[in-house]
Amino acid sequence: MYPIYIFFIYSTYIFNFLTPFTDETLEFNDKIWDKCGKELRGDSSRDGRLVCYRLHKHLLIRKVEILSSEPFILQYHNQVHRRLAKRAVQEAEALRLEQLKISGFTTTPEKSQVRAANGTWLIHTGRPSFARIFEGLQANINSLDLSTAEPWQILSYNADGYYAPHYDYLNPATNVQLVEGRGNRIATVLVILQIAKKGGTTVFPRLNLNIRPKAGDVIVWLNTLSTGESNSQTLHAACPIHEGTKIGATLWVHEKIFSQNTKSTGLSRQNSLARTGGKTIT
Ligand SMILES: O=C(O)CCC(=O)C(=O)O
Ligand SMILES: [Fe+2]
Repeated sequence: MYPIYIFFIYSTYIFNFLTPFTDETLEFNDKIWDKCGKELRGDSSRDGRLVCYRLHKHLLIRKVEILSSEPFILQYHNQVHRRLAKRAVQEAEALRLEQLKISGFTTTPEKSQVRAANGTWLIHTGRPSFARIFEGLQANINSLDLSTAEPWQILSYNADGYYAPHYDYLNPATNVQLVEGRGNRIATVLVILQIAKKGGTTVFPRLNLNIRPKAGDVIVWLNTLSTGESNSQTLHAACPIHEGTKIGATLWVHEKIFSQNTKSTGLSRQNSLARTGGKTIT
C-alpha cells in the first residue's frame, strides 16, 4: 500500500511538470492537424511589423524574420551551423532518449494527447555541441537571459511522431512552487537540429502559421503578455512526421533564476537527469 501510494504521488508530481498547461479542454481529433499540410506564413502586407532584418555579430550576419508580432515569434535563419547541428544530433542520439519517451499509443484506441516522441533532458553545457549552441544563442538573443531556462529538452520524433497542441507556459495552480520560485516560462527557444523528410512542421493554429524551418534554424516566441499573463494565442504543436526523423532541442526560459526553494519543486530531479543525459543515478 505504502510504496504504491508513494509511486502515485511521485508520478503525479513528475507528470505535472512535464505536462504542458492547458486551461481548456483541447480537442484531439484529426481536425487539429488541418493546418499542417502547407507552409503558412504571416502576411506582411497586412501587418507591417512582419519584417526581416540582418543581425550582425562577430562578423557573422544572420537573417532574422518576425513571423508574428502578437505574440512575438521570430525565426533565426541558419543560427546553428550545419556541421554543429549534425554533431549535436550525434550527441543527442548517444543519450538515453527513452527517458522522456511517450509512445503515442495508450491503452485506449486514442493516441496520446501529449506527444509521440523520444527525448531527454540535458544541462545547457552537458555536451560540447549543445554548450556551443547555447553560447551562440545567448550571444544573439540578448534580450533573454537563457541561464533562467530549464535544461535542454531534446525530442526526437520518428515517423508518426507528433506533439499535440499545447501551451508552454505552466499552470500556476498546479506548479505553485516552480512558478513562485522561477516565474513562468516566458519564452520558448526551439532549435531545429534535424528536419523530417516529410511532415513535422511547427504549427500555431490560432495564428494561421505553419513553419517549416531548416536544420540550424531557431524559432523563438514569447508565451506571456507584457502584463505577465499567459497568452493563449501561443497554442502550438509539432505536426505528425510522415517520413524521416525530426530532432529539436527546446529551452523553456523562465522569468528568473533558481531561488532557494526551487530545489523542492521536482526540478532537482529534472536537473539530475539532465546532468547525466537521461540516466538515472542509482
Ligand atoms: O518540435 C516542435 O515543433 C515543437 C516543440 C515544442 O512545442 C516544445 O518543445 O515545447
Ligand atoms: Fe511547446
